[in-house]
Amino acid sequence: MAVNAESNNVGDGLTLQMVRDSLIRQEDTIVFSLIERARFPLNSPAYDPSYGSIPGFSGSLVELFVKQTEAVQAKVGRFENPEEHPFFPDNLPPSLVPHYKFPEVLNPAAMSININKAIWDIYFNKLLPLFVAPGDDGNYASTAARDLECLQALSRRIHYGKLVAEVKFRDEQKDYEPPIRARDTLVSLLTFADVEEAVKKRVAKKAMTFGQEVKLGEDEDKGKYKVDPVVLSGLYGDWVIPLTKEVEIEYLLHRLD
Ligand SMILES: C=C(O[C@@H]1C=C(C(=O)O)C=C[C@H]1O)C(=O)O
Repeated sequence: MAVNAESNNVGDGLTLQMVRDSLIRQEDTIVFSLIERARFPLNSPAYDPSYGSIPGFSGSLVELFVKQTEAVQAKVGRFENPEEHPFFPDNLPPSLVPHYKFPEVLNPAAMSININKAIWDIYFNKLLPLFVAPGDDGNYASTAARDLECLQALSRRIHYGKLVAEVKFRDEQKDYEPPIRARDTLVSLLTFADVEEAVKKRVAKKAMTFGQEVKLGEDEDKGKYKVDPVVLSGLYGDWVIPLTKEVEIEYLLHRLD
């Protein structure tokens, strides 16, 4: 079965190229969602637990938004898909809709891997200040909605490392088994420096293409982008790719359990 272009679901006959094609497609979603978030300034009250002191809830506006949205999404089955990972997995309501039998590609150990806590911390503390302007325009609800889109797109991409690792393992099982058993370093085995370079270059190009000011006539504003392409490419190189590799390593370490 092929990677489904709409849902990104994968089945048997999975190849590294298919998984990489999906990662390339997911770049579009990530770049677009970051551009959409950058329409708003930082809006720090959305992240401040003391702002508004929400009745019956101890946390920030964005935490409230994400918890409530994830609860609704859980009820309609979002997290039944092994490619989706909640940010607040505790006490999520069960799905109310019929179960769809997603292809079982991954080793069951994959179920226990969820690095969304790290993704959350890095997104709010490291990434956001890099690509949004400082300031406060009061649009906290829209800001929180954009944040969740970014977080979910990043989380899906980073946890795709499980699939990347599974295919690499199947392709080169003989090479992977000894370091897994020895709990040895796997990072050099699964790193493809040329692919990483291509990813970073393509992300910069997408940031230029999707983030350009589109104007009619003479006054085209060449070289002005909604989000700095260098920043987006750096964000991939410094965070998205290393976190994907972290998921790959975590998955492989449990692959023979
Ligand atoms: C995802 C892969 O594994 C590693 C991580 C990459 C990434 O996150 O883009 C790219 C190349 C590899 O070093 C891959 O090989 O495609």
